[in-house]
Amino acid sequence: MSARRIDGKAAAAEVRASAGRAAAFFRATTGRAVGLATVLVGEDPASEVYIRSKRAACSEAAMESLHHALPAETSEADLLALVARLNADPAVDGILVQLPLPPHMDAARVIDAIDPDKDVDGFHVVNAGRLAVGDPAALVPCTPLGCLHLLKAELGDLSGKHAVVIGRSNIVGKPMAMLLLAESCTVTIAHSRTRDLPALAREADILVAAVGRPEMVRGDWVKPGATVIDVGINRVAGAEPGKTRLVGDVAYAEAERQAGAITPVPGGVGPMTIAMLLRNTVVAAHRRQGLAPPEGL
Ligand SMILES: NC(=O)C1=CN([C@@H]2O[C@H](COP(=O)(O)OP(=O)(O)OC[C@H]3O[C@@H](n4cnc5c(N)ncnc54)[C@H](OP(=O)(O)O)[C@@H]3O)[C@@H](O)[C@H]2O)C=CC1
Ligand SMILES: Nc1nc(=O)c2c([nH]1)NC[C@@H]1CN(c3ccc(C(=O)N[C@@H](CCC(=O)O)C(=O)O)cc3)C=[N+]21
Repeated sequence: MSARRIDGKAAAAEVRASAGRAAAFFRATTGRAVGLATVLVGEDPASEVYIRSKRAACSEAAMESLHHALPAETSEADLLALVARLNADPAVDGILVQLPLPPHMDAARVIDAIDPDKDVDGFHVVNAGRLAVGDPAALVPCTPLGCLHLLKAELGDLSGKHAVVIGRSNIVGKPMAMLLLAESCTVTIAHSRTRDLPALAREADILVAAVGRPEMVRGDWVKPGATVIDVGINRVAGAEPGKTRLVGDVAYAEAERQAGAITPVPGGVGPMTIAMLLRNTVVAAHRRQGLAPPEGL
């Protein structure tokens, strides 16, 4: 048996297109474009690649992206002052401060300075709280939101399924668990102290790996027929010297022999993250303007 390969690229293109239609509606209704402010501190090459993809997706969806590139030695006070200006700027609907920040900055303090209603990453404690209590005003972190979209497209109703989420970070594992709980899954959150993780993983109907360890999840961790979502983005040495390649947290070739469906890396969760950023930005724009986000967005 070989698993169905879940095409995150194709699903992301659909989400981007519907966000683009909603952005066009927004412009026609309000006379201004949806605006996303991106902030990058320093010159991390991976971060530059991500920011470039996010901005390209914005312009494809006819949204305005306003980029702020700050030198690595920028003080936290200067970054907080920029965030305050963006909070106050009516042309800015969404604010994304690319992580990681340089070590002399406190990421939590910076994120919590962002207006929660412009926090399109969904990282602010207010949005984490809204998600936890089921408040529809929550802006939900893009990566777990993208995973949920893929799961619903694949499985339909998720209620009663046992979901095992490996990883408990505030940006992926925890919000993923909250979303699955809200869909009435029975959720188990695993982490570095979990005992006998392979046996636990084998209990999962839905297995989400968000660990950051290349190919940690082996084929025999996967229950036959399970749906596997691989969030991991790990750059490892490639076959040729000096070349690198991208692998997930799941050993794909092994796992696809067991799974019912599985996301690849690249081409799985990554593209969905960017698509959901556009969706969150359009939703934030509509809410700030007192408009209902369009049906089916
Ligand atoms: N596709 C996308 O768009 C995105 C992908 N990512 C990728 O997802 C992965 C996870 O990211 P993130 O959540 O930020 O990572 P973190 O490093 O913040 O969290 C990793 C989690 O994995 C757990 N963990 C680490 N080692 C093990 C182990 N041996 N067994 C079980 N659990 C373990 C940690 O446990 P503990 O808490 O006990 O330390 C922690 O909870 C990374 O590969 C990252 O690159 C991230 C964001 C977006
Ligand atoms: N404030 C903030 N918000 C983020 O959402 C955020 C962040 N900081 N810091 C870094 C992580 C990582 N992240 C990814 C986005 C897209 C892909 C993606 O599109 N990946 C492609 C491949 C890209 C490649 O080839 O390198 C894929 O999986 O197919 C991956 C990872 C967002 N992050």
